[in-house]
Amino acid sequence: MASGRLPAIPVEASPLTEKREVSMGNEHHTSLSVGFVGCGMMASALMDGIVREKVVKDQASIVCSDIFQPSLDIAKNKGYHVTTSNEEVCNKAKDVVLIAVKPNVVEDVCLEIRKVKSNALIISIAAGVQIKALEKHLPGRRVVRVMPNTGCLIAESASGYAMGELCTSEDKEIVEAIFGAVGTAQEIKEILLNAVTGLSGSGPAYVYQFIEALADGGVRSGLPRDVAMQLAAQTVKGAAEMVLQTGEHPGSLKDKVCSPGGTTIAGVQALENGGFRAATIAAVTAATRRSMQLGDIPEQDIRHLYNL
Ligand SMILES: NC(=O)C1=CN([C@@H]2O[C@H](COP(=O)(O)OP(=O)(O)OC[C@H]3O[C@@H](n4cnc5c(N)ncnc54)[C@H](OP(=O)(O)O)[C@@H]3O)[C@@H](O)[C@H]2O)C=CC1
Ligand SMILES: O=C(O)[C@@H]1CCC=N1
Repeated sequence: MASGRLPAIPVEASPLTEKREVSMGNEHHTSLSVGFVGCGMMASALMDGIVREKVVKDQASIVCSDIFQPSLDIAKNKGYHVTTSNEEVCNKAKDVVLIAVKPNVVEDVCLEIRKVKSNALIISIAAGVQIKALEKHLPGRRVVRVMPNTGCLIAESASGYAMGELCTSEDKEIVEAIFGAVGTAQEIKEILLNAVTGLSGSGPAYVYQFIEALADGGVRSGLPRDVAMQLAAQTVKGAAEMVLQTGEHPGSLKDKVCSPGGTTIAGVQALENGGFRAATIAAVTAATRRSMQLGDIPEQDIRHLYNL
């Protein structure tokens, strides 16, 4: 990149994009046949999410594969079709095959499933793995790269996606139907999906750490653990809703909590002394860089993007 700076976020990628109300009366989408290669943490959250949100008719519309039998047993008990064969997933899933294995396994999976003649859209949620790599290993196939988060289980995910070269407008509708139903979904330049990964893909973990630390602070100050945990989680939920619903800058919302000479500003000062904001920025940056490394972006290019 000539400027040596990260590209600006495209206008269509407003961070305040509302969760889309996807019309599930749409016959096409309610009858989607979807397959998952890899049935771990993220796949099971997505599968349960799209069934709950009626993106597919029912569990029987989903087939999934894994090499880890306990994951398949859990999926089978929920009513999903399960198999140990990734090829079978591609034979059965007529509309979408979602690759949900770890990034270092994606290439092997692609080489396996490319043997199957199919017209299904391929969606990869693997961190870092670039569209050009997917297209190279799956020649002639329509591929999409998406970065969701575990919030899809409760229809509160935040996803970014980038469409591959051969995708059609109908493919985009399918991506929006799936990921828009389980949260927000916005198209974004592919290079920025690494930043999406560092922020919202990995972000739930940072927020859980913060909630745990808030609760620890409450316990240190005498609250019972269960009370402290409920107060901490509800406080984070309420503050997030305030940002989303008012559109007000978080700094301004923070100012409204701080009475002059009061309790909050004393706490804010303690957080500043602990490097809270710098540590949070560093967390997102570290995870973004890691996503780039997983996608084989050369270290010198990463350093260039960060102007280092
Ligand atoms: N967890 C998250 O919050 C998010 C994850 N992602 C992405 O989703 C992908 C999956 O992550 P996650 O669900 O956490 O990982 P998991 O390890 O929970 O799930 C991956 C599953 O795939 C199995 N697997 C390994 N090799 C194969 C294979 N050849 N064929 C079929 N299945 C195989 C794994 O088995 P085994 O464990 O035995 O190897 C495992 O059960 C990753 O690429 C990650 O970057 C994206 C957004 C958020
Ligand atoms: O930790 C990871 O690599 C994955 C990608 C985003 C969230 N979890």
